[in-house]
Amino acid sequence: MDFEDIDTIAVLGAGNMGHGITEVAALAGYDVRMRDIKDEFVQDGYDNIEWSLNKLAEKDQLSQDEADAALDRVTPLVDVEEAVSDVDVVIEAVPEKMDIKKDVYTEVEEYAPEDAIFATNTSSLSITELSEVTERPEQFCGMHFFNPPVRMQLVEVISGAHSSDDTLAAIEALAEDFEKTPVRVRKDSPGFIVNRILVPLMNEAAWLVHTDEATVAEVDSTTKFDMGLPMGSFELSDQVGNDVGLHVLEYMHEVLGEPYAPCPLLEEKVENEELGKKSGKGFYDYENGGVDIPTDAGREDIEHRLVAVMANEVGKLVENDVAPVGDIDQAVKLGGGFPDGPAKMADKTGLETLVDTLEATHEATGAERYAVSDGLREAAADGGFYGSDDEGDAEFDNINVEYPGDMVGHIELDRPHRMNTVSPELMDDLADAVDLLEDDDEVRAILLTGAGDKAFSAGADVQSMASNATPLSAIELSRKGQQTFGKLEECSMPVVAGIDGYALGGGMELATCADLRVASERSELGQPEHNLGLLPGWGGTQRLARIVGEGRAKEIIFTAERYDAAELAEYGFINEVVDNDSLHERALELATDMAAGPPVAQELTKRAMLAGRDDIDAGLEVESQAFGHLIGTDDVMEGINAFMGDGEPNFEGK
Ligand SMILES: C/C=C/C(=O)SCCNC(=O)CCNC(=O)[C@H](O)C(C)(C)COP(=O)(O)OP(=O)(O)OC[C@H]1O[C@@H](n2cnc3c(N)ncnc32)[C@H](O)[C@@H]1OP(=O)(O)O
Repeated sequence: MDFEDIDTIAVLGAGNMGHGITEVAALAGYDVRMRDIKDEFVQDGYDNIEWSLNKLAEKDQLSQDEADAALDRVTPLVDVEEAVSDVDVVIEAVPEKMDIKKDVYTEVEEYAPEDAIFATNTSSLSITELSEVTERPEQFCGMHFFNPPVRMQLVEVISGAHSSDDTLAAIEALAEDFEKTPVRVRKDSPGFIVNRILVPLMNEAAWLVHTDEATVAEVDSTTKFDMGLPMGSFELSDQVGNDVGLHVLEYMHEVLGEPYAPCPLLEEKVENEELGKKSGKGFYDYENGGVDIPTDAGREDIEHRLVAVMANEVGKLVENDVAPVGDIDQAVKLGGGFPDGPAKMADKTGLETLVDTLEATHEATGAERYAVSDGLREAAADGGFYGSDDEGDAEFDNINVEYPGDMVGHIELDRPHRMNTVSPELMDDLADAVDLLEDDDEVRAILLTGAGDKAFSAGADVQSMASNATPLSAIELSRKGQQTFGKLEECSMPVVAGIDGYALGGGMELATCADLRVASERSELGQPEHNLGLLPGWGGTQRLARIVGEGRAKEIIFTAERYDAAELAEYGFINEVVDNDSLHERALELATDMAAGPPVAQELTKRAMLAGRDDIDAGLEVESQAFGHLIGTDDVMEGINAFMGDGEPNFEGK
């Protein structure tokens, strides 16, 4: 079965994952048969899909007509034969029990067309073992969605021992058509990629507490506020369900051996039915205060231990050819919401430090889980999972710098999983990128956009901002933002901001420093800092008023409202509003137009306008000096000649 031939899909199971996958497939335009064993289960799943589609419509993420059409494509069924008899792909999402899944495949095999592909949504079970129940093991693979499928971008596409390349390619293409990001897991290895990193992380957190080396508060403060992960390790464990984590760990222990021995603390939690959020109590008591993580209890030794354990797993995945480093990082960023992948985090800490940490702990405890993997040792010898940094090419972790042609340097904020929020590290990258583009003679305009279609930027990363915040560090952070964004405002060439989605708080302050702003219709902008008890601290109290006037700036800041792009176009903040699909094309076109302009005149115009902000006489003086300077340049001759000859000028900046 080729991807092009896939029209109809059966999803088996209407629970959380099943109905979520059904919704995703229906939204992508497929006819979906959703099947469960009882009418009430299928009806519940169907009701949940209807609720979710209506919510998306309410939030303007699709029209009501599109929501209704997607629901119309879903057929709820109980009869297996009816569900699978003429479908192209069967995605099975029944409970995570080998026996149940095997029974389902035995039944489905009887009725499904011979060329249909079977894809199992499992987070831990062996794809190979399941595929062998069927008569089509080569047409069988894993397709692991994350919860909730509608919101989570990642799909792990897992090769069983018998999966054919064609099957894997078709399921990857299908995942892309679902507007998801597939990551190939080349081998059927317990936990695949994301759980192979997250579950040992949660286990190690438990060991740290079990052996009295740290408290829950210290571990979670380190994880959330020092490492910048979306949740503390114990918070995550409670969220996933301590029983679910333990179950995966037991399977890893059984297949992969001693290093994955579950920590007794986790076992105790499960024995006491303290399963986490779902049971009201886990490592935190959800009926009595819930998660409460101090921002300042983190410790470097805990961070080293946790990063070392994850790096060791990365080493094992690489050495066993389960996935390459880049894919591991991408999967964990998308599936776990990590700001950086585990390999990148490990490189940042330094692999030598991590190897030392593991060796010292191994020696002190004798525990197998600290034995350094060959993959980690090799990467350490190479200077990092991504090699050593000495090769000279500029590489950024939080942004992309591209050259789309015609003398435009494109900076893309690249933290789409976190709404392109601005962290101090992103600011460092941004400052370096502006310097890089300023030094490049081939670049004459900068285009600034955000990755994905949700946000240009949702502002400061509130989570990392809260970490260890003191008045002095907050002052520093504010200055850093003012100065970094100021680099764009002051840089010698025109800057165009292409805004698609949210531009809030620091995101709007960043856009304020561009020279031109073009936004898609769906964009929403605002300065919500007053809602957080803050003020716009990255230049917002000063720069916004220069563009929209003090009255409007006060309105935007004091109301803390979100404004749509058209309204801010009326305020003079947005230069042009375009339809959603044209944003990137139009923003690049504008940047390209700017890049074709006269560079010296553009630079001096920016300088004169900046100089005149506080002192009109100073501005006028810069203007007249600039005018005098320009009159003798080749570009002026070129401009005048082109005007006289009715041609287009070719400015060279001379
Ligand atoms: C000096 C500068 C100061 C500042 O800039 S202060 C910050 C100003 N910005 C804000 O206050 C915006 C806060 N965010 C929001 O209001 C909403 O979000 C949005 C309107 C942007 C989007 O809403 P929705 O579509 O319902 O998505 P979602 O579930 O709220 O967000 C998706 C994920 O993105 C994370 N996120 C969004 N904004 C921030 C942020 N500013 N800092 C850190 N994380 C953020 C969320 O938490 C969540 O994450 P998960 O999926 O893990 O739950």
